Amino acid sequence: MPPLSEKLLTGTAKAERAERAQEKTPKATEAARTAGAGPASPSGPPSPVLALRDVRIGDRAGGREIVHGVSLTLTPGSAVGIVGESGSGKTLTCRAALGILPAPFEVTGGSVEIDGHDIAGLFPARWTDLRGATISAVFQDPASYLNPSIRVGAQIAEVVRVKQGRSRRAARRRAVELLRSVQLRDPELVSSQYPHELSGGMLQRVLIAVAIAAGPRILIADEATTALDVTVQAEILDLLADLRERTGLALVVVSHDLAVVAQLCDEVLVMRHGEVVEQGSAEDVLHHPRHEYTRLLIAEHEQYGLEKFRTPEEDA
Ligand SMILES: Nc1ncnc2c1ncn2[C@@H]1O[C@H](COP(=O)(O)OP(=O)(O)OP(=O)(O)O)[C@@H](O)[C@H]1O
Repeated sequence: MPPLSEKLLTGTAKAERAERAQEKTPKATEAARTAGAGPASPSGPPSPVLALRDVRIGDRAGGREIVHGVSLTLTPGSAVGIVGESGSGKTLTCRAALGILPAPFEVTGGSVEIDGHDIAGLFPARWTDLRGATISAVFQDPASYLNPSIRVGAQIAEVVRVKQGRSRRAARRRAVELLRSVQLRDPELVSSQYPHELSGGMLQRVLIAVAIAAGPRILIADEATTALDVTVQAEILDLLADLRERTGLALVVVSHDLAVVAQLCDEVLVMRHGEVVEQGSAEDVLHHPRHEYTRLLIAEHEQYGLEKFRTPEEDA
């Protein structure tokens, strides 16, 4: 089994098994500024940590375009949601941002900029440094990213050691701190446990701990709560919102579930068949959907209580 750090970088586990528009809380803005990611000038808007400009993804083998131009800008502490049905191109878009598109896919147009650097122009070593320290991800099915025969704490410590060059002892201590920061109740105990001893929600917290180990400024959560039951899903979404507020972490939240995206995000992109059919502030998309497909998504959710994410005065 490849080590956890490698699996997270390449996203192989998945392959193996197949805030309001730009308005951040003062706390998040402060955290982002402290992290050196504040506004370019006192009066100007914050510089983006991630910018996708008309990103197109093609299948080299089949000679066809799969993703037909995605643009989004993520500033520190902001959250963008990508919603759409299975196969609409959400994951490929995220993988393009992470620089881990699997063959035969490749970026055929547009650009991905991280911290102002076009990643296409980066040498692999520089890109490896940037990834993890700047952008990180959590996917569905956390158990598949962990080695079942190694204690959780040791696996996190290994990532910390590799990514941050800490001693074994310091890395173990850091692993427990990370488990505490993702609000696991008894981090020392969890650290000494094996993956099979933990619930799905606890495992997803462990993976989030790993993803934030190197202090990234962007976290991509790709269907990170899909496999969890509704209560646990809500707890994980709260955790992501808390990390965003406390640390200025910018989020890309991918889900087929509009309610998940509505809960966390300032801006929403709706994708279908590789195309962005609607894009705007979460409020606008939820209250004034323009595309028929977005209306369908909203209608599907009415029975699941999407209303609670829409403000009553807007509905009046
Ligand atoms: N590794 C792969 N091999 C072959 N085809 C793939 C692979 N990954 C994605 N695709 C194809 O590319 C298209 C976009 O897939 P993508 O995974 O980005 O969709 P998605 O919106 O994330 O769907 P899901 O919610 O099911 O993950 C789909 O037609 C899919 O079948």
